[in-house]
Amino acid sequence: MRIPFLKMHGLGNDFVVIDARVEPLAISAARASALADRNTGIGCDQLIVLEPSERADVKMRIFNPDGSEVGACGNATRAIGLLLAPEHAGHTRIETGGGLLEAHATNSGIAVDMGAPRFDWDAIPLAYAMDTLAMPLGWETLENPVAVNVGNPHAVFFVPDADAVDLARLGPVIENDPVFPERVNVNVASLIGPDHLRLRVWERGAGLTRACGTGACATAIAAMRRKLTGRSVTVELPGGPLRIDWQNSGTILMTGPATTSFEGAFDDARYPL
Ligand SMILES: N[C@H](CCC[C@H](N)C(=O)O)C(=O)O
Repeated sequence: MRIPFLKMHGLGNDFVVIDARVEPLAISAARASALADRNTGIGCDQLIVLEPSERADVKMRIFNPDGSEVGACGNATRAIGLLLAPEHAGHTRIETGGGLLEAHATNSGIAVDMGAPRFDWDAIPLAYAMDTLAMPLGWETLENPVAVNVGNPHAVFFVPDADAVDLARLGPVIENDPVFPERVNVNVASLIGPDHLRLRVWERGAGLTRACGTGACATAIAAMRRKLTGRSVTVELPGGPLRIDWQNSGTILMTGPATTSFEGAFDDARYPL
């Protein structure tokens, strides 16, 4: 059977989006991984499957290229906010594994309320109790990260020059360290100006990406907790900038672009469950 999809991206973090709200799609880790494969599949950083929701306008399921299903994807949330804006007068409620999010189409991009960050060691989660504002651990030159959960787990390292870090080598070592029972997204960030951060991310289950929306949220919150910035920052990723506001309500507002690249279709027989 031919399955239609949309290719979308947020600052170069790209997605295959399948709208399965009418025609349900059987999905598995193997099928997700095969679809995301850039050599033998369609190719993307995350596979996004839309399903009906009892609690929101849509349920968004998120799969990494390694097949893992995860609770949050900031850039994809903006993409779905763009896609469904016409159906919901620009304001879409999205159910994810990490919580209920709200996306608004604005004249400066798509704004998503990503919910409130969590800091307790067992909410990250970590393998044992420790200070999450500066974990007492190091991996070569990367030391004492901030740990924060924004619907998914992040470790944020502040370094003098984020571009000088060998993240392709250190990222997977940290991602898979047993201190992170659900693994972790690895962020290396530098302060490059007042309320202006440079960020590169090794994503759990995906590797280096051109942008990571939850990574930008986690890094901004970490910088605010460390008193490096105010509560409204610009996070400069390789793919471009995101604006992050830690609102008085306690929730995080992420604002940035989302783009539809092209439409396509695939034969589901090519992607066994
Ligand atoms: N790799 C992440 C999911 C995608 C996050 C990223 N693409 C974003 O925009 O937030 C994880 O396993 O938690």
